[in-house]
Amino acid sequence: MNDQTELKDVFVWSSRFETGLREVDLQHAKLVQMINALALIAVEGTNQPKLLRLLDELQDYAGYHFKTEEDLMAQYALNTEFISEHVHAHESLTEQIRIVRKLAESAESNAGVAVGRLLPFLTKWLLFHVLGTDMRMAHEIIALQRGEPLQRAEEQALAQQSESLVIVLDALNDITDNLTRRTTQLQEANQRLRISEARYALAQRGARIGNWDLDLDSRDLRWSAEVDPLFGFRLRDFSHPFDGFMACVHPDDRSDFLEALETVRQGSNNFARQHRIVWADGSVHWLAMTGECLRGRLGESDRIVGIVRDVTDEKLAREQLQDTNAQLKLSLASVERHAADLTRLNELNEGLQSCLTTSEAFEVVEHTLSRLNLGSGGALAVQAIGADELKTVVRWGDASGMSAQFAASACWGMRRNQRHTLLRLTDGPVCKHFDALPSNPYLCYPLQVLGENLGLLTVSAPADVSEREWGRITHLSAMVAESLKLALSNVRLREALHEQAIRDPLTGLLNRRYLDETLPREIVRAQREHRPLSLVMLDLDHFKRVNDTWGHEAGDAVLVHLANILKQYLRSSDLACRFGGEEFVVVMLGANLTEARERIELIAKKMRETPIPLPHLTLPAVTFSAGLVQAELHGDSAELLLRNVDHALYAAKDAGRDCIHEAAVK
Ligand SMILES: Nc1nc2c(ncn2[C@@H]2O[C@H](COP(=O)(O)OP(=O)(O)OP(=O)(O)O)[C@@H](O)[C@H]2O)c(=O)[nH]1
Repeated sequence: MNDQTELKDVFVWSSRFETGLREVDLQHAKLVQMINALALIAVEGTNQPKLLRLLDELQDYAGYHFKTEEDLMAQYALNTEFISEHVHAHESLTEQIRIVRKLAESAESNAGVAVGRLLPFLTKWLLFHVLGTDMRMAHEIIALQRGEPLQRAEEQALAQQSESLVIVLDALNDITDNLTRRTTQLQEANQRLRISEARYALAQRGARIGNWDLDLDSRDLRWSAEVDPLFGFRLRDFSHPFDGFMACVHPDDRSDFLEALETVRQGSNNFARQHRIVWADGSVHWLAMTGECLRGRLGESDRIVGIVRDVTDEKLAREQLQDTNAQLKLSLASVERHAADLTRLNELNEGLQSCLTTSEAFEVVEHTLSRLNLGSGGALAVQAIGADELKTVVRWGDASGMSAQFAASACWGMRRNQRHTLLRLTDGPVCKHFDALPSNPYLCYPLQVLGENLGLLTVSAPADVSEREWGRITHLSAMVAESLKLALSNVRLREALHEQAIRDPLTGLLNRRYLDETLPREIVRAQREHRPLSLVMLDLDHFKRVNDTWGHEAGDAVLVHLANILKQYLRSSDLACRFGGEEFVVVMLGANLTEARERIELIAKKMRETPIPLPHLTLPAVTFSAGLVQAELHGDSAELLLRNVDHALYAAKDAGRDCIHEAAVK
């Protein structure tokens, strides 16, 4: 059951109120409806337009209702004194309605006073005029209608007056009961409302929330008491709350706030803004104001009704979260970069481990370091065993300033055998292995293993490199340098072992094992490329006599002497091997028999004409005999060619030595 229904029950129309004159009774019922409507306005709170409409209706009602009654009284020619009193009563109500209407329209604030004045008047009217005077009038008219004479009709009406009094008293009782019940309900409702409001206020204070209500036309701004702690002072005390509030808004946020209000004025339904306010003590706090626009009707202005909330802590927490996120992102990026660096470093290590020669290692270094994001550029220089100078063998990025060749002493790092880093060029002495004085930060890592200089790693960085990035470059360069040291010394060792395995230690020429491995491959290649390949076998003449006459060491010196002449007179593509004892085999790639003979004759001539100097004596020149074959002409396998060239050599020996004999073509 809602409040409105309860109020209608205050003045309940009863059939006992009926006079018996149908038209009059219908109009009285209408009056009860209007009194109930007035009571509703009194309880709901003053609504001036609604009240004025009701008063107009009441005025209108008085006009036609009083006319109905006065016409009836005249029609049945009732006592003139009674008619006169009745009409006077009607006039007093009409006057009362007029006065109250004037009061109600004078000011909105007077509407409540007007209702307070009219409602008791109408209640009394209902009880004493409608149920008293009108009832007597009706009884008299009905008696006249039955044909009673006027005197008798008046007496009967008066006799029934006591009955009307009972009805009035009953109605009064009903009204009192209804009002008491209604009052109790209202008190209970008020109590509940107070508790609920107290809880709401408590909840708002706890949640640091308040209400606001802004009239968009007049800028009349109202706050709930709970907003005070949010602003640091009582906003409601400002004589102009809106101006006072705007003065608290942080100067940088004011135009934004006003713009948002304007958007709502233009038609947007929702308002949501976060802005700063400055407390009286100068501290800055964040508020979130949200609201909904209530569009005014019947001349009322638009309003925003909403909630204001202190979000300073949330804002701070969010900012801290954003900071943490940003730091996390940075750390993550640095970790990812570090992981990428390690992957490349791993690639470098794996690549270097599988290199057989230094030139292969240089290729791997160039390929990997250019992708390692190691500074803006750099270079690797190596120092060959026994060499005084370093040669730059790999460059990446911007390494144009690095000298192609320089002495180890040009580098301060190599001199001290420790890393030399210059973040600022004024931090220490600048190395001299640059073609032009460097202008950017750089660092040098000497590559030294067991006291042996292998080379130098140099890395440059952009001029504006950060200390953090410089730290990363230095750290990464140290790891790269360690890898390079290990790889270079391994490759060198492997190359040395390989050399030992394929070279004759006395003469430095290739050995027979190498020839056995290489010759079949070269024969096949020569066949595929349709190029000639000649094979010469040389054997020193009467070498036993040299040994026997001057000793074994002298014999060795003769062997070295021949090897040196071979190295000197043969092309770098030719393979000179010590085949065994005092026998040598030369493979001439791309040479036919004629070319091979010419070359061997030159060597034979040189041998024939050159005595051999020893520390204490000079040996007379020694000659050799040689056999000569060409692949395909004298065989297409290494085995056959070697057999045929051996025969040719023996033929040369048989022919008297110091000569070259070609094998016969079969
Ligand atoms: N000093 C020295 N002598 C060697 C070496 N290898 C083999 N000889 C000697 O070379 C000599 C080869 O002698 P022979 O095969 O008889 O032939 P030759 O004396 O050169 O006579 P012809 O070949 O017939 O001209 C032997 O005395 C071997 O000891 C070596 O590495 N150093």
